[in-house]
Amino acid sequence: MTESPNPAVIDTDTLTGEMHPIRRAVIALGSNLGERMYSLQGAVDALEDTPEVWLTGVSPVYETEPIGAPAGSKPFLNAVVTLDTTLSARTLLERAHAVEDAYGRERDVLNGPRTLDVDLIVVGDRHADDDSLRLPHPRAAERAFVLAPWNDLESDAEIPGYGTVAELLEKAGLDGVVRRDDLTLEVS
Ligand SMILES: Nc1ncnc2c1ncn2[C@@H]1O[C@H](COP(=O)(O)OP(=O)(O)OP(=O)(O)O)[C@@H](O)[C@H]1O
Ligand SMILES: Nc1nc2c(c(=O)[nH]1)N=C(CO)CN2
Repeated sequence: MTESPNPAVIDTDTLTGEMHPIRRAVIALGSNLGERMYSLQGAVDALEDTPEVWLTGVSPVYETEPIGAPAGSKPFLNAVVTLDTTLSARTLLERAHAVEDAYGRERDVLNGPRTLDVDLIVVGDRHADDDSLRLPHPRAAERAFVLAPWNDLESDAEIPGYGTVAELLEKAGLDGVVRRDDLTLEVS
């Protein structure tokens, strides 16, 4: 899924006349502090309201044991969103950070409890390798809390250089990851 469905497809910005390719992107959401569903739903709504972003899928919600987090951290709720966008990966990252900030995200402790985490997993076939932007997300391929919800949306999707979501999930296993069918993220 990481390639544009049709690389020739372009979107024309009618105001400026500029043309940008449409790319498919995958974003992972997480929360383990405060009203977790409120924050996840807020992120979905904010992404849906973002110009030049068109949501194509919102996964089921998973409750997951914290990985690599400080002792005593509470369980996360995690979900994945797929979208088409004409935004650049950097603009999408800025938007992700703005949405985190709007939901009170603090960044004081490494992997510390967070009201909202919005991570870019893949953006088309864009490859990036600096501290401020790494694509594909370098830890996604081993994270069941990303792979399980993504697999529900598109099991044949691929993380370039790592493998298909289904294969990677098989390797990662489902320990500590439970689907919460009583919780649903709404898309309008
Ligand atoms: N693909 C990406 N998605 C989100 N942030 C990224 C990405 N690549 C690099 N970053 C950078 O990582 C920094 C830390 O982001 P953040 O605090 O969300 O990390 P984290 O979610 O705690 O940890 P992890 O990156 O392991 O998921 C940010 O400054 C951001 O610019
Ligand atoms: N279960 C779970 N563990 C995590 C998560 C997360 O979203 N879910 N995010 C992290 C840093 O992004 C670190 N550990």
